Amino acid sequence: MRTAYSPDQIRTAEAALMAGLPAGTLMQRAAAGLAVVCARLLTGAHGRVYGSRVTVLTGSGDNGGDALYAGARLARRGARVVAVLAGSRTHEGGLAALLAAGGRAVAFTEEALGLVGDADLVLDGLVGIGGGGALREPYGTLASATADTPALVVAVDVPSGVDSGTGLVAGPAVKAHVTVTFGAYKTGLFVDPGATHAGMVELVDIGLRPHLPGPDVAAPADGDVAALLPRPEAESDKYRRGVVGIAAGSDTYTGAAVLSAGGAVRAGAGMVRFASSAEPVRLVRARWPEVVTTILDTASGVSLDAIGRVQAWVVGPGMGTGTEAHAVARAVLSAEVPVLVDADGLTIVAADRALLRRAAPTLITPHAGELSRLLGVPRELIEARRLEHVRRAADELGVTVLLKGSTTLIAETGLPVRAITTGTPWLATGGTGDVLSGIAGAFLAGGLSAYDAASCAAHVHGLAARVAARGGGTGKGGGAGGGEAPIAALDVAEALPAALRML
Ligand SMILES: NC(=O)C1=CN([C@@H]2O[C@H](COP(=O)(O)OP(=O)(O)OC[C@H]3O[C@@H](n4cnc5c(N)ncnc54)[C@H](OP(=O)(O)O)[C@@H]3O)[C@@H](O)[C@H]2O)[C@@H](O)CC1
Ligand SMILES: [K+]
Repeated sequence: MRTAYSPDQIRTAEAALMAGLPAGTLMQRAAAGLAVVCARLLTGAHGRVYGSRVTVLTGSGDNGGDALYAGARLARRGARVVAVLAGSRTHEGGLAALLAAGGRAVAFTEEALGLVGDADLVLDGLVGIGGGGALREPYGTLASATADTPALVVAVDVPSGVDSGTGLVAGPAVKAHVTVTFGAYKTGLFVDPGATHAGMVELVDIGLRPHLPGPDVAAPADGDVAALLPRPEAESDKYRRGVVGIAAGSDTYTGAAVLSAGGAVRAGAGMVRFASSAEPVRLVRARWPEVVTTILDTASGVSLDAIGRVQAWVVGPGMGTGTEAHAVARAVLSAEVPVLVDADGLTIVAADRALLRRAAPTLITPHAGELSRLLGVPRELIEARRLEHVRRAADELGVTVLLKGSTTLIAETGLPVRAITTGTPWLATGGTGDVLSGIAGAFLAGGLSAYDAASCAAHVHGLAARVAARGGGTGKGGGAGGGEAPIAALDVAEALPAALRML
């Protein structure tokens, strides 16, 4: 599990580590690791470090110090290094080291701005974990210039303009190809929009690990998900593997039902029971003959008794929001098993929050718009401050929350937020959320906690989307889409077995 920490947690751990070390040791460790990564990138892009042009954007704090010392190391290997001094002051030791190594330093001017465009590599040492709020000038102008340069952009610790504690971007911000972060990942590197600005993140060990507390955010890797996933054993039968019930679809919206059922079937549910009105039932049977279906008679009140036992329920996709749908949601949420609420189910509980007050675990899977209705907060605010709002929803509603997005976040009170980064932009297409609900439902029925079921489902869903976008192969090679092509939601369900085999 990759783990990330808030700036306060990092500072506390750094203070404990520094107490036993000579002054400046950590900065030297950081700069050495940073220079190694830059040298590797320059060698990869141009065949050598010697003669390459490096521009160091230098702020007033220790972030600038790291960048200057790394610049000095590159200058000693023959790189032509120029520091643009943008802060009200400059790290003295770092500047002296750069000059002693043959590097140059210039004050910020329009002309100096040209150095961003003329470099092979730009090192962003404007602000690190000491930054706060939108970048002031001239940092903002320099950060914006990194978007237009043909150079490799390497952010030092965090991309300047990204809030290291939240991933929030409140103004201009550096868009890095690579971020080299020190001691531990920072929360803002895992959460969008910060995660997107960070590019590839490389961690340099400076000895912080023994001093770190429990993480703020965690990002599971394939191996973590593989270890969590329920696997059938020799004596497993369909009931022990978990029966998931799905209440989805309506005569108006039938596709969501087929997609949710498909997600559950392909994610390995022991059995899928599906309950809805006649038309979705007919279509689910036609597409997934292994699903056991029940036509719900809502005229005389909804009862789930005829459906048979399930270990978890999924309720909501495509079911509408009328009185009958409300009655179905109420019946499902009164069952004493874990329930996943998605899509129309979320609209229903937003209007009747009391439905979420129950003893068994509840997992909700909103996108920003649906969470906006649940919390009464504008959608744009949720998108800008995703971490804050996913936590708030978990606390306020007392449920496990999976907030969909380019990085999906999963929150449960008292646990680190999980960040899932396996997705692809092609996943942003209609119906993929319905598939996700079925996958998570299958994992809930298989015995995972809501927190683990959500994490594993989002991870596997992202992997399956990648497999589907690459036509089932590894997708090596170029093309405008980087080897990936558009996908339909059913492709994601069909790619689940291949994705599960990759774990
Ligand atoms: N501690 C350690 O052991 C280690 C720390 N390490 C490194 O130190 C970094 C933290 O260094 P730090 O604390 O000096 O803060 P830092 O990020 O350089 O920025 C502070 C200055 O930025 C400015 N500023 C702030 N907001 C701004 C804005 N919106 N717009 C414009 N300017 C703004 C403000 O300056 P002022 O306004 O005073 O000019 C403030 O004083 C950390 O990220 C890592 O790289 C490594 O060497 C490993 C060991
Ligand atoms: K930086």
